[in-house]
Amino acid sequence: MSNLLARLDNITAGYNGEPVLKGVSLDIRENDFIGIIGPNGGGKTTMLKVLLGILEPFRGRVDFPGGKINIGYLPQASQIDRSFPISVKEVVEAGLKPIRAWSHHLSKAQKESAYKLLTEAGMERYYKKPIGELSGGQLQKVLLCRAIVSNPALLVLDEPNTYVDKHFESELHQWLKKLNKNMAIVLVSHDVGTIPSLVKSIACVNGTLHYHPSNQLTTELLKVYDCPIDLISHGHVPHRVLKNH
Ligand SMILES: Nc1ncnc2c1ncn2[C@@H]1O[C@H](COP(=O)(O)OP(=O)(O)OP(=O)(O)O)[C@@H](O)[C@H]1O
Repeated sequence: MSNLLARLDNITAGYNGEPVLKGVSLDIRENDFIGIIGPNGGGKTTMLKVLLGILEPFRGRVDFPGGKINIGYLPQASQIDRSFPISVKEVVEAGLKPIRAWSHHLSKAQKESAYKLLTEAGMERYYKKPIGELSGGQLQKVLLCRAIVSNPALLVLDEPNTYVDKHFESELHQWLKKLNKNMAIVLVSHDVGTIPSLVKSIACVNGTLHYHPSNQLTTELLKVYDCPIDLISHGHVPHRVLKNH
């Protein structure tokens, strides 16, 4: 079994003293590709915040058995203020700076690596543009570049498909599969239709967490895990319907 990178151990967490997650445990190993599904408000983003150290849990621990690791994070698109006066270059380079150290000086090689990555993403012509001039999908590409520019051991993605059209979606999925050769990935997605073809295992978060060590999703399985998502199959592609949505 590959090395354990991070462990959520019996986490209870929430806001203003009210728990959203109760007794959540999850192991993340090298080369894992874990899809996180679950209903709106089930606590998926809250779990990511605990993993990233942004939110202190009420109970439980986050462990990094091999020592602290570098984690790349793509936040939900709705959390991004697109009117913030910052350029594409600055966003991607921020992925190479320590947290809250905006004035940190980057080497020439680091700046070149940021530019190279933007070029690979086909975004180099926007290098000096403010992020407010990008389309939603273009911004997602730039934010993904920011998340991976430091070559993290773990990449955490919160709904990366938001604003992304079908063409870029398949490009994004190829990109993620390639990245997964070198880094573990945890991906939150509502897109139950495409998630099985992308990930290696699935966890359903709905206050508690149910881990399924395979990428196969069936309605029966979701019922067993008390995950209030119905799957409707259209040919080979299942679609999802959220209960109480
Ligand atoms: N900063 C906050 N302060 C108070 N409550 C919050 C805060 N952030 C989230 N919540 C609440 O915590 C619950 C879980 O939210 P969370 O964003 O983790 O769910 P989610 O599973 O990621 O949902 P979605 O699928 O809609 O993105 C929700 O009821 C939400 O209203």
